[in-house]
Amino acid sequence: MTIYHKITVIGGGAWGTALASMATRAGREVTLWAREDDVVTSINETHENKDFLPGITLPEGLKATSKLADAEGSDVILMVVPAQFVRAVAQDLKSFLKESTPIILCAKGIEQSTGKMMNEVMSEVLPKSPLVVLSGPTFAHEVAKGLPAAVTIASRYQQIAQNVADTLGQTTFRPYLSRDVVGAEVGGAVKNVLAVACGIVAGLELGENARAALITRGMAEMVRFGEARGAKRETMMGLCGLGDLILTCSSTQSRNMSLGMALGQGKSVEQIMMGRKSVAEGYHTASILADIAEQESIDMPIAAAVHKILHQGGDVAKVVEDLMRRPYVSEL
Ligand SMILES: NC(=O)c1ccc[n+]([C@@H]2O[C@H](COP(=O)([O-])OP(=O)(O)OC[C@H]3O[C@@H](n4cnc5c(N)ncnc54)[C@H](O)[C@@H]3O)[C@@H](O)[C@H]2O)c1
Ligand SMILES: O=P(O)(O)OC[C@H](O)CO
Repeated sequence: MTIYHKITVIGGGAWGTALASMATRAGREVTLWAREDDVVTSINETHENKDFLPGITLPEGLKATSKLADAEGSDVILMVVPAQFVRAVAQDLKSFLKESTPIILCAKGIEQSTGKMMNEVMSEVLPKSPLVVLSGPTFAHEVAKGLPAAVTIASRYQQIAQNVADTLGQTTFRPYLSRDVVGAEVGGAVKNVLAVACGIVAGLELGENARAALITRGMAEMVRFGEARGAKRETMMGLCGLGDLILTCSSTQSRNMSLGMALGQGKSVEQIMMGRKSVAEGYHTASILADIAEQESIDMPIAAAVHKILHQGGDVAKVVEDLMRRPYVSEL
C-alpha cells in the first residue's frame, strides 16, 4: 500500500479547510495554502477558519501558509480553489512541483472563458501531472466535523487513485474508485446549476412535487451533457452525479440552492451577489453550460432557464412558466 504522507491543500475556503482537516485526522502531514493572510493567521493561531468555516475546531497538526513555495516536496496536491481560479493558481504553483506529483482536482465547475472542465484546464498548465478527480455529496461543514461521507475518486491512473483512496480513506470518509474522469467532473459541475433551479422552486414555494420533477429532469440533462462529452451514464448515476444532485437540491446548506432560493423569494441577482465571499459555482457554470448546450444542440432547458434568470435578466415566474409550457415530449 502506498500512502502519500506529505500533502498540500491549495485553497483555504470551506472545502479546502475541511479536506485538510480530514487528511490531518487520517494522520497525514498537511499544509493548507490560503490566499488571505487572515485565514492563515486564524488557522495557525486559533485552529479555526473564521472566514470560510467558522465554528469548527481544526486539528492542531494542521498548518496554514500563504506561500505557494511551501508546496515544494509534497507527495500529492489537492487543488481546491474555485473553478474560475484554477488555471491562474496552477500557473503560479507550477514551478514548485515535480512533474510526477499527482494532483487531486476538487473544484466543481466549468471554466467560463473556455468551456473546459478542470482536468482539461490542468492538462494544459501541467501536462505531465497525473490527475485525479475527487467529487461527491460532501458539505464541507459535515466533513470537517468528521461526519461520514462517501466520494468518487476518478483517474486514468488507477494505481494513483488507489493510493489517494488509501491516503485519505477512513471510517468517516469512504472513497469509491472510477476511471471516468469526465463523468466525475460533469456530475459536480452540472449539479450546481440544477441546485440553483431547485432553490428557485423552493423560494417560490412551488412544492415538493416540483422539486422531485426538477431533480429527475435535471438528471436527464446531466446525462445528456455528460454523454456528449464522453462520460459514462453509470458514473453520473453514482455519488459524484445523482448523489451530489440529491444532496445539493435538498438542503439550504448548499450555497447554490440558497442562491436560487433568494432569487425565488424576490431578491435580485445583484443584491445576492454583492459582497459575497463564498463561491456559488452554479452562477459561473450556468452561462457556459447553456452556451455549450446551445452550440452543440444538447437539450438542457433547465440549465438554459437558470442562465436566463442569472445572466439575462429573465423574470423568475415567467421563466418557470415557459419551462412548463414547452411541447410535451418523450420522457426518455
Ligand atoms: N464548500 C463545500 O461544501 C464544497 C464541497 C465540495 C466541493 N466544493 C467545491 O470546492 C471549490 C472551492 O469551494 P469552497 O467552498 O472551498 O470555497 P469558499 O466559498 O468557502 O471560499 C471561496 C474561496 O475562493 C478563494 N478565492 C477568491 N478569490 C480568489 C482568487 N482570485 N484566486 C484564487 N482563489 C480565490 C478564496 O480564497 C476562498 O478559498 C468549489 O469549486 C466548490 O464547488 C465545495
Ligand atoms: O454549497 P454548494 O452548493 O457549493 O455545494 C457544496 C458541495 O458541492 C456539495 O457536495
